[in-house]
Amino acid sequence: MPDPSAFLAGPTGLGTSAVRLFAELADGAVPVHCAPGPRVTRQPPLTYAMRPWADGSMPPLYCPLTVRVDDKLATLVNERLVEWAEEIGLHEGRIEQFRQTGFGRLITLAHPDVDDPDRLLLAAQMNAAWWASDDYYADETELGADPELLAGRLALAMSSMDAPPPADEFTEQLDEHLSADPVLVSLTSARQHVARHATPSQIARVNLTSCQMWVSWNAYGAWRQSGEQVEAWRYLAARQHDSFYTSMTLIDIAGGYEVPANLFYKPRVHRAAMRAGTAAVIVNDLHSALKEAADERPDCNLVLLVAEERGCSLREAAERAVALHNDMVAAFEADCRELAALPSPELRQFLWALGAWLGGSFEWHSTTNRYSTTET
Ligand SMILES: CC(C)=CCC/C(C)=C(\C)COP(=O)(O)OP(=O)(O)O
Repeated sequence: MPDPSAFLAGPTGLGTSAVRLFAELADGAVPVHCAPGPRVTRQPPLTYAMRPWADGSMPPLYCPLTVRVDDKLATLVNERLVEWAEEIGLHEGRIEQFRQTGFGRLITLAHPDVDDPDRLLLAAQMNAAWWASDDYYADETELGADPELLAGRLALAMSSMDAPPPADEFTEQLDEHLSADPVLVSLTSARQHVARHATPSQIARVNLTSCQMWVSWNAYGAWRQSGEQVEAWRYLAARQHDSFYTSMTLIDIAGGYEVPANLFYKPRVHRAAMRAGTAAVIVNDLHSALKEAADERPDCNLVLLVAEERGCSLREAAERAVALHNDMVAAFEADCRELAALPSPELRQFLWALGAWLGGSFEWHSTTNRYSTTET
């Protein structure tokens, strides 16, 4: 088959659009918008360990050690992230707090196989945009989050990720709305950056996972509104679709390679990635429990729900969450051993990077001021 990219530089005239379409549809062809960068590298094996957290008095979390702590690179990525937020008007009036949160640091810790600041930035922007939709729409009452408005806002968030086809004057109105809300602008802008480095199937994966995550947020919103007591199992089922798995869909995109869709969605691979995402988000619930309890309309949180349901102390509930986390990570580790037999260097790299993500996220949650109840 001729190299499709040879056609794409310039020919015009009859038949050109067919050639372009063919090039885009050709099986296995590298999409023209996908920046080159095969980055499947050999990585040293991860070390799993019992890691102390918080003040050290809780049972430790079983987790890979953090692979890379590079404060210089983290500061660079974080500063670029803050510049981007300022440009698009995200977090107006709270930009210093956003800088201190250090999402750029999280991403630098969580993607230790990526050195290129621009690729780290695409993940930092996408995560910061997801988090902005979480804070302003779902969680933080004082930032305007309102369960009554949540579903309508998230429907537009979907349009900012996956623009619907033009529909005359209705699209003009949609676009006006999308460009007037900094949260939606951040989603659109971050998604565009991701798209510059991703294949169509990777982009579809990011969109799909965002929507799955938002379905869970709608459930939390409905529960908040009705005031019903939610069982921990029901919350956990929703949380497993609203986990750092979403963030992990960016691993190969940022890394400059692709786990092919039929491998990414192979049930055993999917289960391993979901386990990693859930384990990481349980760590989030452990760190954020006290802060979330302080909101005038507390958000769902595994520790708080277990304590309420079982009538036990927060400490006992946290111990249950730690045990669940540790079982998940051990199961994920076993998944990785089993899946290592599949003959795909991309998959091996991805599985390694999922574990590395856990180690980086552990480090960030232990050091960011986002979950401190005294944060200003
Ligand atoms: C926002 C984002 C990166 C999505 C994936 C993980 C996720 C859903 C969260 C971390 C949001 O959960 P939560 O609202 O509990 O997060 P905070 O505790 O507010 O950071």
